[in-house]
Amino acid sequence: MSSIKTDNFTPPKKKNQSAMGEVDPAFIQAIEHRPKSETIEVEGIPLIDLSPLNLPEFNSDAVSHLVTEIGEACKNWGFFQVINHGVPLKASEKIQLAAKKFFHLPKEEKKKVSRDEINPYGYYDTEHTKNVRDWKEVFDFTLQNPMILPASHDPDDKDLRKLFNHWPENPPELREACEEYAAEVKKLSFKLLELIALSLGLTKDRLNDFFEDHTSFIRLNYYPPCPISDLALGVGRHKDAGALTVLAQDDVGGLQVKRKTDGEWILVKPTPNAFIINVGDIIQVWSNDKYESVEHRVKVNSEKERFSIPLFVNPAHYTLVEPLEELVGEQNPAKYKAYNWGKFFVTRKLSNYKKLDVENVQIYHFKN
Ligand SMILES: O=C(O)CCC(=O)C(=O)O
Ligand SMILES: [Fe+2]
Repeated sequence: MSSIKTDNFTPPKKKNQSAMGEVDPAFIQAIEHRPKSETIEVEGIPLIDLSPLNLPEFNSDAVSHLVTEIGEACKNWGFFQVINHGVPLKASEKIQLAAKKFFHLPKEEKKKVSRDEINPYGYYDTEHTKNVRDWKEVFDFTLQNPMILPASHDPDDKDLRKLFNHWPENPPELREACEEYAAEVKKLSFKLLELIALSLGLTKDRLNDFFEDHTSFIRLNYYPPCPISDLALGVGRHKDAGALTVLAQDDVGGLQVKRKTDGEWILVKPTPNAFIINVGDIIQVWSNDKYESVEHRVKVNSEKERFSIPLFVNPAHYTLVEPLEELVGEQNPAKYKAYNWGKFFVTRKLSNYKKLDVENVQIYHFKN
């Protein structure tokens, strides 16, 4: 299959090919971005035990060891997994079950809660990453409901818009499962932001103010079995634009991280009940490139469906993202100009939905 070129690819016409029907050539990755059939499986991504946070008495040695581990992982990998994180297993199981029920519904039913150009929250099956369609379906919901975002990507338009979640009628338990899970995983994300702040030599609460009116959202990802799993990706290579991502994955596996030392794609082996954490572009800018946001992608499976649930932890829309003043100086001048998170986010969201008249915004556009 790997000899098929992008430009002359003819979709195979086997019956019952996939839940997505006929294979659209829009799914085909350029040769250099196709997944290899074998991926390197190493115990690479650090596994960090958060239990020192749950001790009845504060143990400063244990916590400083944890802070060092987190700092090393952010610097060397941009990714790590956490266990003993405090998110109840019940909350994770409940949302996973409800998500599965939702995605197994007929398309017409799911489309009742479709996202649109104005409100990017709800169901969606045609997201493109770098102009290639992802082999996935998603359902997005915000933690703050309503969420306040700029009304448009136009820098001169100062209007704001209130966005509400689109909850489906089916399965009826989805909303509660999502809200309960969101409350738990949010607590974990704030603990992680504090540990990351400490690891950068900042005060524990240094980042908290940015998140008072946060624009975080949770995505339910569904990757159906894929008949062209050597040609397509569940999510094409990308970096997460927000501050931090807290991801739950099932036991199928497929997430690959680009190793910083040699650029190889490394599979993040599923660890039961662990969360995968990665630094996003905003932490890269805040830390003035000390912690880099790392590229990752999702390989799909020809037989098995896969589910994952990322929480994208994002600051308030009015946040001006720039290197933190404590982390710049004469020896280490700011590598980025300030940018407005709300405008950045809205531009990205819209460009995932339709082709825009502006280039897809990236943090390197703000490099000094
Ligand atoms: O499904 C996954 O493992 C990761 C998904 C992802 O990277 C994303 O949605 O940004
Ligand atoms: Fe991602």
